[in-house]
Order: sequence, then structure tokens, then C-alpha cells
Amino acid sequence: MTSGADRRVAPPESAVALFGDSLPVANRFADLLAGAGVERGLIGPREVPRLWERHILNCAVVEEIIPTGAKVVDIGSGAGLPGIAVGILRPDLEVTLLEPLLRRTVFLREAVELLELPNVRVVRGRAEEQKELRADVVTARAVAPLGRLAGWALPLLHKGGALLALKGEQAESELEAARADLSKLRASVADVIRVGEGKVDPATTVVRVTVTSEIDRPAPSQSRRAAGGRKKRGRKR
Ligand SMILES: C[S@@+](CC[C@H](N)C(=O)[O-])C[C@H]1O[C@@H](n2cnc3c(N)ncnc32)[C@H](O)[C@@H]1O
Repeated sequence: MTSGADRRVAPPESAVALFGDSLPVANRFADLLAGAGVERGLIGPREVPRLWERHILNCAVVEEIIPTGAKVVDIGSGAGLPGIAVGILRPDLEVTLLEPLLRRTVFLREAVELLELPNVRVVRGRAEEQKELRADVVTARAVAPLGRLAGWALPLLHKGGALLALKGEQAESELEAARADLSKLRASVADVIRVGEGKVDPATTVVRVTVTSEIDRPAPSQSRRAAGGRKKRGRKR
């Protein structure tokens, strides 16, 4: 994978302060995005000068509202945002990068290996098709409108878990527009919060949707039927 050394963008002071001892790894990630990320079309070349502020730092600060040791699923990770940025900063988290496109999962697997991130793994697939994945926190940036995203994310969450959707300045109006959809999905409370104040400018706007109910599990008789399709006829005794 090309390192992007020729397009290297020096980390700003804010990155030095935020990443601390992890700065060399974050720096390697920035180089990968500027190199292979641009060459393979995962990041636009015009993003390179603003890789740190607009992408890596903007995403990494979400860690502020992720509990210690949480299982995190990053839906539509793309080039690893926010999943890899958060995984670098928080080795206590178990991060799954969920991405359907092969080209992107190849990049993500190479990046995770090169950056030596044992707490980050890559799963290829669409969020709405996941049967086994469960999480304490789901993150997503620039993947889908809030109502649709919540429809994919909420079934993956444990009770008390939260979807953290990184949104721009339209976050409040997007949340209002999605309230009816949210109320149909699963009992939840939603708010808009700003994270990274004083660390990144502008601060990152997050719509947080916290689930307050257990995951609906089909009753055993229903699940047997669902698994087998038609109801099995027993031999008559
Ligand atoms: C615009 S990109 C954003 C990538 C990254 N999150 C970022 O902020 O740079 C949207 C990503 O969502 C992925 N995606 C689209 N539909 C998806 C789905 N149903 N489940 C999971 N990922 C999906 C796409 O393949 C793409 O990588």
C-alpha cells in the first residue's frame, strides 16, 4: 500500500494534544489516507489538506461519549472513518468496521494490519443484513439519512446502547424529521450533542439515539418456523 509520504500533511497541534502517545499511529493513518486512500478513490484529493481537522480529528473526538470497553460497530466505515480514528485513540474498545464494498474492505484490512490495531476488525456486509453482530455503540458518518440509518443500527444495539450519528449543522432538523420513524423502530431517546469542544474547530455534532428497550427476540416456536420456512409436520403417532 502506498504510504502517501509525498503528500504528507503534518499533524496540527490539536492532533498532538489529542492523540498523545498514539500520534505516530494516527500519523501513519493520515499518510495511508493521503496515499492509497486517494489513489484508490476512497478519499478525494481535495480532502488531503484538511485530512486532520475535517476527517481524523472530527471523527476521533466521538470517543468522548463511548463507555470504557464498549463493543463498537462502525456502519459504512469507508476508508475507516470514524472507526479507525476511534480505535487508534481507544485501545480498550472492540471496534468492528462494517463495510459492504470489497475495494473498501481490502483497504480497511490492509490499514488495520499496517497500523497494528488488535482491537479493530473488518466485516464485509450491509448493516441491514447483519444477524449476529451486536454492539454497545454504533457509529456512522455520511452513510444514510437518520431514519434509515436508525432502522439499520437500532436492531444491533443492546438495551442502553446508542447510535452515534455524526451529522453536520443540520443535525437538529434531521432529528426532528426522523422522530416519527424512530418511534416506530424501538423505544429510544434522542438528542443532539457537540463533542470535541476545544479540541477540534468546529466541534463535532452528533445525533445520539439511546435504546431503552430489550431487543425483540422471536418466541421459540416462531423462530423454529422462521428458520425452517414451512412448519414441519411431525409423524402422526
Ligand atoms: C459516503 S461514504 C462515508 C464513509 C465514511 N463513513 C466517512 O465518513 O468517510 C458511505 C459509506 O457507507 C457504505 N454503505 C452504504 N450503504 C451501506 C449499508 N447498507 N450498510 C453498511 N454500509 C453501507 C458505503 O459503501 C460507503 O463506504
